[in-house]
Amino acid sequence: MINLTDISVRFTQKNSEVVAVDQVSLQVDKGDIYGIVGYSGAGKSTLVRVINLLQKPTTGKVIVEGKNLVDLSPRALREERKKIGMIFQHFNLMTSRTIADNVAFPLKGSGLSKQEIAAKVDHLLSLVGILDKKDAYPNKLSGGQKQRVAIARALANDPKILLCDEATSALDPKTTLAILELLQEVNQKLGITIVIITHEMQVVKEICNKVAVMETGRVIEHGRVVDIFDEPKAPLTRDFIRTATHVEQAEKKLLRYTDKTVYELKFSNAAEPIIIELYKRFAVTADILYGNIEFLQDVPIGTLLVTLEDANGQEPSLTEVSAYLAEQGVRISKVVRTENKEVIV
Ligand SMILES: Nc1ncnc2c1ncn2[C@@H]1O[C@H](COP(=O)(O)OP(=O)(O)OP(=O)(O)O)[C@@H](O)[C@H]1O
Repeated sequence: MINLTDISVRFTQKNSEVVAVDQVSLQVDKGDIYGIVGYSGAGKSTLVRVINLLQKPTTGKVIVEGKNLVDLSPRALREERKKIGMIFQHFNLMTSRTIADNVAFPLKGSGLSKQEIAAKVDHLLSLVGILDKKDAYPNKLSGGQKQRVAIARALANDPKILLCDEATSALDPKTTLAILELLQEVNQKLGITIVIITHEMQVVKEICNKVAVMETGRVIEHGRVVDIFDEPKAPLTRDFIRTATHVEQAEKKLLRYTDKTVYELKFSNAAEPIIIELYKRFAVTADILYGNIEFLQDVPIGTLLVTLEDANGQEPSLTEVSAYLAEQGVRISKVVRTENKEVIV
């Protein structure tokens, strides 16, 4: 559906050049909710703006539904852009117009009659759950309500793709969840493909099925959210995930309260009751200090923080234990008293 190939965006300033996006290739399939996550300055906004050519890439192809947008005439590009809606962090509503007029705005010149436009606006406002505010002005609305209006406006031209540029960053956690739920509904009920850029892995965890992690203009890791959460490869991805799953805070606190070695066990769909098996097979007792299970697209991804003891109350030898755990699809790593973790092989 969206194929970005070798996209680079360079900004030339007086004496320097900024490479905002550096040779990124990305494929978004129809029906995806694709998250692009990265810290500030990673190049996310620039990349997402390339998808509708708000930002022209310095090099690379932007293929949307088979057409390379870079090659289109301005008129043809205008037509293609109608298939791509966009919402922003600060909503970008017109303050001097009512909610209904904001949503009707993209329908100007659509060929629809006044009555048809009014009916469509009502339908869209009811879809996003805010029809009762149609005659209000934006300054009377909360952040969440404004984002609902922005979503209705972005859907006015019946787009096939919705781009979300930090759409929940200005909202509190509860409102964020409500807006993410609405986006999921838009994806499922209307079949709209969604690309979300965010600096919060929490957002990705809630609704995305795929994710790309960006750092200094590059995509350093991408794939299915379940796979990336289960086995992140890049240190930055691990950082993002540990923050999103609260494991990091738990580790920091636990290490203050125990002198023993703390191990992290990570698993998805572990088949056997591993704690009991560790005892039965190796006489190793696992004391569970913390446990967490996340459901990602209905797949459970679990993390346990444990201390381990052998029959003599000593640190057990881990050779056989880790081999057995690996057979069960459980990865064990030692939580060391630095920022990083040491992986036991
Ligand atoms: N129009 C521009 N001119 C010059 N440099 C730019 C321009 N737009 C972005 N940049 C630079 O490109 C880099 C990537 O910026 P971008 O806004 O895409 O990152 P981001 O990941 O979206 O971060 P944020 O969430 O803070 O917006 C930054 O170093 C930024 O300063």
